[in-house]
Amino acid sequence: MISPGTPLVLVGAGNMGGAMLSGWLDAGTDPAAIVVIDPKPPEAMVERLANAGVRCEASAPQGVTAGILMLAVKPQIMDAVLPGLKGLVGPDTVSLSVAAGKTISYFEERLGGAVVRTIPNTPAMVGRGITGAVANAAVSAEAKAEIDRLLSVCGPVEWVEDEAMIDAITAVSGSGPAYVFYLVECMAEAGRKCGLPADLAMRLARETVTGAGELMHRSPSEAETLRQNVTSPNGTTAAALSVLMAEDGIQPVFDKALKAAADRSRELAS
Ligand SMILES: NC(=O)C1=CN([C@@H]2O[C@H](COP(=O)(O)OP(=O)(O)OC[C@H]3O[C@@H](n4cnc5c(N)ncnc54)[C@H](OP(=O)(O)O)[C@@H]3O)[C@@H](O)[C@H]2O)C=CC1
Ligand SMILES: O=C(O)[C@@H]1CCC=N1
Repeated sequence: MISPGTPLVLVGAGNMGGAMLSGWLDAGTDPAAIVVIDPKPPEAMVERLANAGVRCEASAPQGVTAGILMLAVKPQIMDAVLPGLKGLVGPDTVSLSVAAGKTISYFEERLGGAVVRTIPNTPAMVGRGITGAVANAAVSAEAKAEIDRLLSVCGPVEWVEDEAMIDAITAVSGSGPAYVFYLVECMAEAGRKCGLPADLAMRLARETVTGAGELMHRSPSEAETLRQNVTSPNGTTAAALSVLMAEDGIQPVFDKALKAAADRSRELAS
């Protein structure tokens, strides 16, 4: 489905599109089967594309029919960008959106045909992302399998039948890395308030979160068991968790935060 004749055309090589593109190039995807459209990609991406020999254009080139047309610009500019891309769409093109909020019917109306709506996350850049995905009926089994292979380079893919779930998936895993990075910031700041130098507190917080993540990645145990393994009866962890797991602890904050993200995803639809 993607080849130098019918390339994967990536529209928007910023944080998310660039992360996935890096994952694909690292995994050995043929650079001749990729075309990037971005009027001003980030500097590091310009260098990456040049080194890999990937064609990069400021706007849609003439005479190219995309095998996959990947839409990775901000949802707020999608209305302005899509009309300029119609020339890239042929009868077998699959539109592959990573944009928060924008629905399958939105793309069907503007580009027609086969549409896959996804929500990836930035750890895709190191092959450790996770993507939620839903396809419309016009996507053939063969095209879906090829897109699954492509997305899987960046980490596991969770296909859903119910498009409405994508808003909640956005709230959990699409935005989720930001919550984890913020957790590191909060732990470092709390460590500083306990008397540590700021740089040492940050190193401790950062290594703790990445180490705990790696342990969870490699271990078959549930998160709950891994948590219990740290928690000695009447010890220091129990003291901290009595605050974090209290009725007014972290759970109600997460309930509220993720609802705000899912609501915002629904708002971005229009
Ligand atoms: N960041 C994330 O963690 C995630 C993002 N997403 C989705 O990915 C999409 C992109 O987000 P993100 O990567 O964060 O945003 P970025 O702003 O980092 O990337 C978008 C890129 O598109 C470029 N661009 C602007 N106008 C055009 C145009 N007309 N044609 C082609 N490219 C253009 C931007 O350039 P310039 O900067 O000059 O405007 C930028 O390089 C969004 O729809 C978002 O909802 C989904 C999941 C996770
Ligand atoms: O913040 C956003 O809207 C995008 C979608 C998920 C992560 N970043």
